[in-house]
Amino acid sequence: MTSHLLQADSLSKTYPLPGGNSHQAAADVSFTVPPGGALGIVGESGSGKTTVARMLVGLVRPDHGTITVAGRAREPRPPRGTKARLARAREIQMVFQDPYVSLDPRLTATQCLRTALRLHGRPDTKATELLDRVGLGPREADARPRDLSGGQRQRLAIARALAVDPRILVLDEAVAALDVSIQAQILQLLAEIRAETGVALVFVSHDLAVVRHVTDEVLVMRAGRVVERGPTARVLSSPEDPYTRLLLASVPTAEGWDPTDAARARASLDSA
Ligand SMILES: Nc1ncnc2c1ncn2[C@@H]1O[C@H](COP(=O)(O)OP(=O)(O)OP(=O)(O)O)[C@@H](O)[C@H]1O
Repeated sequence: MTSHLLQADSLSKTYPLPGGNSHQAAADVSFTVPPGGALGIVGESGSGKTTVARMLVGLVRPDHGTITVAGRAREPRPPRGTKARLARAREIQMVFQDPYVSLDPRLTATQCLRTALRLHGRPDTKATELLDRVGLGPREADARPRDLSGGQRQRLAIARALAVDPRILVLDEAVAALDVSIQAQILQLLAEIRAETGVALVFVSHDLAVVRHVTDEVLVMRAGRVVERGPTARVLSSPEDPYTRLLLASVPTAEGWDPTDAARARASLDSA
């Protein structure tokens, strides 16, 4: 018996590049998430976070490695039958940085949720409950994505993902495009949803402040590899890897920030 809900084992992905070259975006990435747990995946732009997130949901096919949900291996490709596809969708749902990617521009918020609910055989009357759950009111219920603010659109994208009643939500830079005050509201919302529904979160972000608030464990990636992992509070307060220390030093704090220092530290790490 396994106590893990999600298990990623040795995920690797190399992209072909023009001219016969290639780029290894993820190398031997392994981690586990317990039921209802929250894992952060952090690293700078290009470290491979999005590639890992996309492998989890099946948008990128790993070259090697396996993904297991509740003890069942996930096939790299979506299965053929509708029933099996829907069951797979209920394992993992993804929320993207730009909700325009996942929201149908023609549907109002209510129509969008009803469509997802019906597809998964759930009563479409749950749409109102879901809108309420993510803090959207009657005005937003009848609005289309273009008529919503960025924060409201992200709330709708979260409700759309929850309509499927997934075991795991993968959020890829889901608050990166939002103002800081709106970010805080969405992070609070996600913490509440996790506590209420027991959905597990995989939170991909370049922003250490963001993962500090919503995750229990964190994984630090650099150039496709995991360089550090552990409880979020420990990793952020006493980082062991020089790269994690650099990431933390690069974040402006209340005490101030010296860009020259941060740039120097980065240069010395890159040449190490
Ligand atoms: N389809 C692709 N073809 C070729 N190279 C790719 C492809 N997708 C990503 N890469 C490269 O793989 C590396 C990792 O990209 P990835 O998007 O996973 O990183 P990331 O940490 O999520 O960065 P960002 O936050 O900028 O998206 C980068 O160097 C990127 O240029």
